[in-house]
Amino acid sequence: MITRDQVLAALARVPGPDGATPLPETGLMSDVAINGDRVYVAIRTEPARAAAMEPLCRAAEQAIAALPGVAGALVTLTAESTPGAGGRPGPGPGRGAGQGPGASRAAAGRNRAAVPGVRHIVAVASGKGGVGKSTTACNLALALSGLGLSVGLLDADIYGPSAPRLFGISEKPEMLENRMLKPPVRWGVKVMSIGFLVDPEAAIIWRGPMVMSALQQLLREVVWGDLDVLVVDMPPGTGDAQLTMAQNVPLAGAVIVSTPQDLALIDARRGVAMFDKVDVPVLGVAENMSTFICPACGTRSDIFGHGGARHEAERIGAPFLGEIPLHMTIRETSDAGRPVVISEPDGPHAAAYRSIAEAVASRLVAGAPARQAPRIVID
Ligand SMILES: Nc1ncnc2c1ncn2[C@@H]1O[C@H](COP(=O)(O)OP(=O)(O)OP(=O)(O)O)[C@@H](O)[C@H]1O
Repeated sequence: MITRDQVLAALARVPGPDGATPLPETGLMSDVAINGDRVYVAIRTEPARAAAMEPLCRAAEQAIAALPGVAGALVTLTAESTPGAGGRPGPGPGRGAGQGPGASRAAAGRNRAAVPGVRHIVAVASGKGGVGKSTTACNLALALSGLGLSVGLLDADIYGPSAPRLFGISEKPEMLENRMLKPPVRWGVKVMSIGFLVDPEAAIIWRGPMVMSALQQLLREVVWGDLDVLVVDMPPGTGDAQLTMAQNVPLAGAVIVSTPQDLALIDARRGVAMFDKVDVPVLGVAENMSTFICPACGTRSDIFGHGGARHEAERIGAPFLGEIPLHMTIRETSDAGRPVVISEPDGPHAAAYRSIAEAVASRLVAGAPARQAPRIVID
């Protein structure tokens, strides 16, 4: 098994940007992430020096790759913006509720560019955990694919990746010779998950740059090919990690998933506000676990209330995309790795997801152009 100390010892033979100080002593390195036989490291740099730092990254990769037992080494750059570097101002610490130092991190110039071949990137987000965001993202991706679009799903939920389970994928993605990852394809959808690459327990302690580095890799070092839509399953919540992602991924729009309870709706409102703040259009709000139809007697009950998300969407001026009932079939099919859109394509639940997919697709075509992520400068 590869150890962190082995990796650090190998990297100690790589001089830092000054040509002398060993890389681990420069203070520029993230911690070392090891997943089985793969090693990931991020190095911080100023955007202007990104190109000059590339040889250092390659040298670091070669040093790690030479260790016995290492099958793949990825060393990427993350960058912090320098005050007064130009560009349009973005949200920073102190400008909004609940934003900490991570919000002041901006990615290198290359990170903000559109992803070649990918027409629209759509975030599926929720103000809080457990509302069914991942289930919705997965069924939405499959329903979009069912509409004839070429679709990818990127599971960026670092704190609880679920695409491997939802799509029933256990194999790791193949790493090609050019260091690009080949995403597994299920039911026509290309799937990449942070869960394929890292242990979620390790990811929880990652600092902001590490998270962004991993996300940029998943966006840019994966052979997505030509996609009409890449659905990104975001981590739940509206904290630093989410804000940084919303800032640094060239999103065409966001779908907010909420349950109808008051508390969830308050959080959903925060989600809408977060995307507004970084100028990402909210394509709409979807209400999950909307009503419960008793499988035995057919009686309908509104366990969490009903229509709250529709009402809230109207109140905050966001489109309402539709509702998905609370139903055992949705949970069971998800747990079994055969989402309901695939396992019961003619049923009412698949129809609910399809209707949301149609609303999303029409909003993408109608008005949300593929967008470059904003340039963030913190003053
Ligand atoms: N409409 C639904 N009917 C029944 N069960 C559902 C429905 N939507 C989601 N679930 C179930 O609720 C649980 C949480 O769903 P999911 O993992 O999609 O939520 P999440 O918001 O992504 O959670 P997290 O914040 O932990 O990432 C899962 O067991 C899922 O199968």
